[in-house]
Order: sequence, then C-alpha cells, then structure tokens
Amino acid sequence: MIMPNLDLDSLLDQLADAIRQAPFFSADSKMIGLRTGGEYIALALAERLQLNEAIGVLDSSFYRDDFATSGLSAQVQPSNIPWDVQDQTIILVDDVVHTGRTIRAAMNEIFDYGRPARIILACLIDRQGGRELPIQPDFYAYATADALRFKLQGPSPLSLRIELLEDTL
Ligand SMILES: O=P(O)(O)OC[C@H]1O[C@H](OP(=O)(O)OP(=O)(O)O)[C@H](O)[C@@H]1O
Repeated sequence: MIMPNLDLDSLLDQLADAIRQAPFFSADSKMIGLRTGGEYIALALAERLQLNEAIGVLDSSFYRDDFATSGLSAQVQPSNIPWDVQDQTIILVDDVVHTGRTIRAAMNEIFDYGRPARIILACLIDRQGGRELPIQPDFYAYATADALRFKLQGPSPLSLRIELLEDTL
C-alpha cells in the first residue's frame, strides 16, 4: 500500500470551495465542529468561507453509544453552540468519518438544542469500508478504504498524521 501524501492546505481549500458552491451556502451559514479534530477543521473552513457567525463546538463523548466500554477521555470539555439551532441549516464538520458513530452522537446532541431545518455533513477524510451506520458525508476532501488511521493535530500548526493500522502490518 502506498501511503498518501496529503497536503492539508490544499484539502481544506478544496473542501471550502465545494461548500461555497453548494446551493444552501451563504456567509450566514452555521457551522459546528466536533472536538477535537473537527473543531480545527471547522475553524479553518470558517476562515476560508468568511462565515459571519462563530462556529459551534460539540464534544459528543457523553453521547457515544460505546461510552460504557471505551470510557471517557479526561479531556472532555463542554459543548458550546453560540446561536439557536432551531430551523437552521447546519454544516456539521469532523476531520474523519469512519464508523459514523461520532456523527450519530453529534446529531443526537444537536437535537437536544432544537430542531435544525437541515444538517449537512462535511469531513476532511472519508474513511470508507468500515461504516456501521447509514451516514455518509455530503462533502469530503479525501476518501480511502485503505487500512490507515488519520490523526489531526493542532490547532497551530495544523498537521495530519497518517499511520498504517497495526493489524495489517
Ligand atoms: O466515525 P467514527 O468511527 O466515530 O470515527 C471518527 C471519529 O474518530 C476520531 O475522533 P477521536 O475519537 O479519535 O477524537 P479526536 O477528534 O480528538 O481525534 C475522529 O476525529 C472522528 O471524530
């Protein structure tokens, strides 16, 4: 397997361009990033898209259905959505979508705040082949079904670490 050589800035530019051209998009669009990687991606996208409103941030750890088995990270922080979600079109952003469970948890949490008109899903990396729920990104910058793990580190500098999954070595 060839390790992909990904340029983070180009991927973010591509993702921002695709969202900008979508019919639903305006500078008043509302964006939510999922801690931690998704928050960094959402901040980078919001800057490129020159959004009028600050991004919301969710930490869906409490909502994950594997919370009991995986435990809770010591770094869980409160969620913060600085605007009313009711009837909004929300762009939900994460760095990686793999099983889909994090996105499922995030959507549950969003509905606790109100009933959005629509949720659009954008991610940097669509890790395909391991989906456990019928959740697909509307926008992604890079997709792969290879046995790779992606870890976004940031916020500044923002970098993407790519590792081969151990059980395939
Ligand atoms: O589709 P899933 O199988 O749920 O996986 C995707 C999630 O996994 C990673 O988060 P992680 O728990 O590693 O936290 P991080 O954002 O702090 O890296 C990634 O950032 C996504 O949020």
